Amino acid sequence: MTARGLVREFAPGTGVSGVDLDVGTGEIHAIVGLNGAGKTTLMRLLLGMLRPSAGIALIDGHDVASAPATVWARVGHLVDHPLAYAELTTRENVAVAARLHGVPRRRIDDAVTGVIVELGLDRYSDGRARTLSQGNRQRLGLAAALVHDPGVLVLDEPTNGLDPAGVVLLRESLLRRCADGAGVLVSSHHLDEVARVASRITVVNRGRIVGALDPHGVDIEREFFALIHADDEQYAS
Ligand SMILES: Nc1ncnc2c1ncn2[C@@H]1O[C@H](COP(=O)(O)OP(=O)(O)OP(=O)(O)O)[C@@H](O)[C@H]1O
Repeated sequence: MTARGLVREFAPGTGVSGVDLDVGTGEIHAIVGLNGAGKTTLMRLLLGMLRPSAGIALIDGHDVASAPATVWARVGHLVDHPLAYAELTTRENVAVAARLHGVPRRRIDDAVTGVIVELGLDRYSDGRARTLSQGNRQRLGLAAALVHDPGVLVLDEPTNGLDPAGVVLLRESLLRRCADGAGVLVSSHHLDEVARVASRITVVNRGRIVGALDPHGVDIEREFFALIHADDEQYAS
């Protein structure tokens, strides 16, 4: 997954203002930034949910504006609120996601069971989605994003609402999928959690990339704020 010169501004300093980014196979690339920095907008552009006013987003070398269905079948994403059919069960919701992503009919049952166990939803698999707690709804959204074993994953603040057990399950899942060759783009506000999983951490401020953090750095929070403050000062002057 690649971004070159992506621009989509809503007002000066808001949105995305010229971003180059790569997510390679087998890597977890995290983007971090303050509220309103442009992370979600960037992910929407990368997924073709939003049109750039300049630049290009590519998945497997295809412009996302015209990528064929075979490319989208390899993509899993959770951006914004997890969507679920309220009256369907957890299991039925994940099965719908599997079907929409082109999982062959004979493999759907196993794929659904696998990802439900992977995200610790087994106790809730026959309950209707509308009865799930916020955190379990998030787990369901993640299960729907993962059920087809995507080679490219885009997850916007995936730990939102998750309890510590859910955070660990997600971390293990992402690391395992990454080891199997998936490329993952993830945004987060939790610098410590990001440092545990990411191979690369990119800092975004006012819609632009302002630096990178070393996941093994000793004081990642201090480094983060140093980058943000330096950029803010430059902007003010
Ligand atoms: N559709 C829109 N219309 C106008 N402004 C928008 C729109 N979408 C995003 N913005 C603005 O663009 C900026 C970036 O928003 P975005 O949601 O990408 O930030 P974010 O980094 O994901 O923030 P958070 O951490 O709070 O989720 C914000 O100032 C936001 O208000």
